[in-house]
Amino acid sequence: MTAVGHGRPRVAFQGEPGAFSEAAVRAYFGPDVEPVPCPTFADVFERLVAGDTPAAMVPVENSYAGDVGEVYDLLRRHAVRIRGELQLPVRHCLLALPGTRLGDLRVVRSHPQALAQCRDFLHRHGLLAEPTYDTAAAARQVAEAGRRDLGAIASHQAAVRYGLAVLAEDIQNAAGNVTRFYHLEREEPAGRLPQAGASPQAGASPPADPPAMGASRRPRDPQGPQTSEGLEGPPGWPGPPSAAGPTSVGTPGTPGVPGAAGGPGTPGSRARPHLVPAGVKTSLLFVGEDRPGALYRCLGAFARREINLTKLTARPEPGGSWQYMFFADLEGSLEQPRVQEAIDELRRQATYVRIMGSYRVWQVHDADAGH
Ligand SMILES: O=C(O)C(=O)C[C@]1(C(=O)O)C=C[C@@H](O)C=C1
Repeated sequence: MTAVGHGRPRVAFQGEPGAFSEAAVRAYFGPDVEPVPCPTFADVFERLVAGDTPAAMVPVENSYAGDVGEVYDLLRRHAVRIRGELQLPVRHCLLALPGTRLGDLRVVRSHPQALAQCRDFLHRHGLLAEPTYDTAAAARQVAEAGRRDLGAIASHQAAVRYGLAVLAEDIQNAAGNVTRFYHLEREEPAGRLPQAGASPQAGASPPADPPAMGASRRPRDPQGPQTSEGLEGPPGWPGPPSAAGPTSVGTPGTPGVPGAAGGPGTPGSRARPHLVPAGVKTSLLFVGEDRPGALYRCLGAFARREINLTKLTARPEPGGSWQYMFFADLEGSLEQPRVQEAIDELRRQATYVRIMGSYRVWQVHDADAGH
């Protein structure tokens, strides 16, 4: 594994160069990392867990289209930790071969999330949506196919990269279209982390494969408080930005470093977007008992302590049992006693609890960043 050392640290993302996920990597980590394109989310997680890349950046939720369900399923199945969150404004463009008019188009390809985010535009213009695994791949396919009836929804950067014309800009349904990305790292095996005491949580490894839901049991991975180390990323890592502002841990970054969205030296590259801190969150997943009021009692642990939940979502257990695993994000850190107490209480109510990490949240305040 090359976390930091020879060469630039590698960060896995799903998609091809020019994807929004790549823009997220560059916005968050700055220019001193190597974004590693992966065809599927499963590949991203496998590379991360295998130690092939020390970090990954994955989208989890869009403010309009909602959850990226597959990522939640992969989070639940892999021994990874959330080390940070980036909220990236996503601005979609309609791309086509130069010389094409909007009226020439019949079919538009893009990532399913992007198609969902631009649903109204597609409907208004009678365009047929065709899902592709990535926005940048859709742009590349349009360039390669040479068809005038085919368009793509992708970023401005993808248009530049593949020599396409921008027929329409900002075609997403909602003006404030933001996607949340998680910075992930591998959950280190117990022996490789600081010992319990200062950081009881650090020694606990989550099960790579959570137990089947609904069974009567206690969590297999109780975890204690997390150190501030857990909020900042590993020493020597050139990102994410520190609490002080849009700089990097270890190697202070500089606002305005070229290459935020297009890569250093590529046409259309822009200054690294300005990141502003937006608090600290803790993410966890849990399974409640299968009886009336179980979820109410689980959430009561947070309500009684005035802890704000910023996200609650459920994923079904595969197999049709209609049991659910809940993913919750809350404001605050495991270092705070009331958060600790709430989680202790949750452990008494739930049949399974896994802490995914306490981490800083960053927002991009440069409107160009996701464009
Ligand atoms: O296709 C891309 O460009 C991606 O990076 C994927 C993805 C996603 O999965 O949500 C990322 C951000 C946007 O919300 C649209 C698509």
